Amino acid sequence: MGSEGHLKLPVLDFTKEDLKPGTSSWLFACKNVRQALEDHGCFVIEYNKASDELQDGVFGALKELFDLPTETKMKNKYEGQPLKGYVGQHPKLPLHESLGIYEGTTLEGIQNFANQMWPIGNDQFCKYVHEFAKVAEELDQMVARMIFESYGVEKYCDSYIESTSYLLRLLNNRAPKENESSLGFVCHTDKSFTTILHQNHINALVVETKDGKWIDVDFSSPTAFVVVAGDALMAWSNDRIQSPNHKVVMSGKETRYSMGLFAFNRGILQVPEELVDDEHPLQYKPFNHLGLLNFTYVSSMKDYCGV
Ligand SMILES: O=C(O)CCC(=O)C(=O)O
Ligand SMILES: [Fe+2]
Repeated sequence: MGSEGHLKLPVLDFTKEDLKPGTSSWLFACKNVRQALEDHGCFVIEYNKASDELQDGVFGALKELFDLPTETKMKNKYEGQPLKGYVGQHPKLPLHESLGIYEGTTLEGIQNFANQMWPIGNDQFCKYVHEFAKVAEELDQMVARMIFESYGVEKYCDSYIESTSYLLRLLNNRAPKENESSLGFVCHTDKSFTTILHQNHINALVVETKDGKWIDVDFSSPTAFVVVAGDALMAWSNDRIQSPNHKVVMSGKETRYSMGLFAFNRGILQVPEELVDDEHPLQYKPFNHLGLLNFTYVSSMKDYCGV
């Protein structure tokens, strides 16, 4: 199942200073975001708000975290909640380890996590991870505004953003040893509304296009972020946008660190009435977004809340 080397995801440039609602570059970006999501469910954004110092700091913090003993990392649990904590030591996925931070864009959420990992916390870790998560959150909210605006439903955007919580996942995929499978993380779709990904310089993400071809995603530049449409955005958009299958396939000799910021709505999401017409009959009933995380026995959104 090799990828098609010549295919590339769209790359949108968000480095312009004047990217503010109402400007012509904003309107242009809205159009491009919608097009990229409808075509691929996924795209790359160039965004230069994370300084070199922040990049070094946050990837240094990730190394320090993953260097902790396994039993310490296993303390990362959210008892009674559908959110995933530590994932690792899986015989079928020996390259992969990840941890989750609930309310991962708030200093409090990050400090609670750090206090579980280090006996006296870790101010440096919290500083860098918080600063980075804020950059990713700002980017996610900008993308959400553009999505709502591009469908003419911006009036729903503020309440969507107000009731959004973020789950931050910190991921580590080591290089495969000889005779070991190169699969870092299995093929899946995200259950979020949107996911923002960032990585160190090691590419490994592969995304499936609507026609079944696999694209290697190059986001090795320090200013590159990836936006992935989740199942909730697919339902909200009444199937105009598909959440793409994706997986992590490792090569080379170096460890890959990546971060995923997953946007979850704390309330009920529903298809805006503006997105329902004769050509697009309603596909989904209103659904509890966080409830989707408990819904692991069947994987399809149609089974969860299809009309
Ligand atoms: O590490 C990556 O680039 C992707 C991770 C991912 O797909 C996920 O955590 O859902
Ligand atoms: Fe994913």
